[in-house]
Amino acid sequence: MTTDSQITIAPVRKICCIGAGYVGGPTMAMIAKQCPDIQVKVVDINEARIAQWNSDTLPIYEPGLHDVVVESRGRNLHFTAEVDEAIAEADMIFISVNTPTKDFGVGAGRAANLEFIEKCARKIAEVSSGHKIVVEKSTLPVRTAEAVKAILSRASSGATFDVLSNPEFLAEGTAVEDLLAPDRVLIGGESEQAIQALVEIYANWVPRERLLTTNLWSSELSKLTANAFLAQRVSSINSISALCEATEADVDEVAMAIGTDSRIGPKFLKSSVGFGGSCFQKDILNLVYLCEFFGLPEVAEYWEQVVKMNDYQKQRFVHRIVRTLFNTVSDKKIAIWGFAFKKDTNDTRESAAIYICRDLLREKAKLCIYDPQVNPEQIRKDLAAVLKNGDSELSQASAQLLADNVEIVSDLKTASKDAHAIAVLTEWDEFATADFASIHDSMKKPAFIFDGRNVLKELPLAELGFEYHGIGFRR
Ligand SMILES: NC(=O)c1ccc[n+]([C@@H]2O[C@H](COP(=O)([O-])OP(=O)(O)OC[C@H]3O[C@@H](n4cnc5c(N)ncnc54)[C@H](O)[C@@H]3O)[C@@H](O)[C@H]2O)c1
Ligand SMILES: O=c1ccn([C@@H]2O[C@H](COP(=O)(O)OP(=O)(O)O[C@H]3O[C@H](CO)[C@@H](O)[C@H](O)[C@H]3O)[C@@H](O)[C@H]2O)c(=O)[nH]1
Repeated sequence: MTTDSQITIAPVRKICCIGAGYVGGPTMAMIAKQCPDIQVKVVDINEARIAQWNSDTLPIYEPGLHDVVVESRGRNLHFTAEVDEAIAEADMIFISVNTPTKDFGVGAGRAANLEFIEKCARKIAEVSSGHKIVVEKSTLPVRTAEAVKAILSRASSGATFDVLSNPEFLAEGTAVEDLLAPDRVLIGGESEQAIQALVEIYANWVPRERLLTTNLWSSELSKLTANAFLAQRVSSINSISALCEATEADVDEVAMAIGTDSRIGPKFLKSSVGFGGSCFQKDILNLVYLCEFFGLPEVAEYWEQVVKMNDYQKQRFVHRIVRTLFNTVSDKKIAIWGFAFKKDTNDTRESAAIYICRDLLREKAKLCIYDPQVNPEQIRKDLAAVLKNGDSELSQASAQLLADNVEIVSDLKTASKDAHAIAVLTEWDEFATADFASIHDSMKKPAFIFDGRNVLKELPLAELGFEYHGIGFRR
């Protein structure tokens, strides 16, 4: 590793980002847009994904992203599978690869799988020369930089490195807005020069007071902590939603009432069918694992409760559907409105919909699924994976269930025709403006709606004949 006195770091001219995913693609497109003098190459071992980034149909759906990519692509933004070359010529290398929960061996089900991070560090060590700044963009357990530094410091070419932590806080569905005007950008490091090199890049569009610098470990740990606090708010309000249903309080009113307290604040208090997404559960479980690793079982247990409450919220929703539909959904058609983990994304990772559909299928319901952005193949893949339940193969019975009881359609009307109930699992805007009169006419009676997002709450659905159930209130 370097110290400030050993090397003078020149302004960054060439960036390489390893990992062209939900984070690598949008963050690099924003840097390229805001810094036309810097050449940015985004690389990935997944050639199909790179081809999509170079096409008109980007691999991820994110409002506003297409324009940002097209503005710089071919000018100073390039997507390529030539990984070694892009690393070798860069002054600064972002590592933005996936860090999923480990599903094997020590720490299975909790620890982060750092295999891809380590492979990146080894690749960088192998092909680099001169001096490079390596930036951890992926979300990592605190002290990962120690391992990254250890690998880099043994580069046989004699190359030298500074390692920074620069976690990403964008949320899917609002990635472009979040990148354009972040609440803060966090940079952790040891070398002041290296930190300043990255500060100067962000300073092209982010006000200086929002560029926070810390030590490496605080930066790594702040990312896990931010997600744990955000998810904790959702689990907290969801726990209160159960109490609201038992007491005739209304969770949205409670959220509004507590959210006006400036110490609590109004955001992330929307009760729902449960949080999903690739980050919250993974990062909390990782925090739980770290606490256990560092001998802090009480702290581990405290955070694990956030995930348990989220599981409970999903189960509660299914139980309510089954109970309300006269204790059986067997052979009944249920229209599933929305499969993505939130609106304005095509991402289904850890979506509550996956688990709710699984549990309804286990009750032998017939599901007809509609989502405006999620690819039908992805839905089938997710359901097959969850029905495997950890086994390597899908059992014949599960394969049959999937074939016989799951239909995926391209509009709300078809999804709802002849259905006994509608379950709203994603808060897509278009759902609130559906033609409920004709949807009601086409459904079996009584026609039920279970609104897992409370997005239809204000509509006069009872007047149309629906029996409407939301989260955290009773009518
Ligand atoms: N998705 C989000 O909204 C979000 C937000 C903030 C932080 N994060 C964190 O950012 C990281 C990346 O998340 P993501 O959602 O972009 O993941 P992703 O799965 O969408 O993308 C990761 C990409 O890295 C590629 N990759 C893996 N190993 C590679 C290697 N050795 N060389 C080249 N490419 C390789 C994969 O092929 C994949 O395309 C994770 O640590 C995640 O926790 C994600
Ligand atoms: O009041 C709320 C807010 C969110 N959610 C749900 O929580 C999940 C996560 O939502 P959100 O946080 O908006 O999206 P993500 O893209 O998962 O973003 C989170 O995870 C990212 C990855 O680490 C971080 O970068 C972001 O800061 C953090 O918000 C989704 O299922 C939402 O529907 C609720 O149920 N109620």
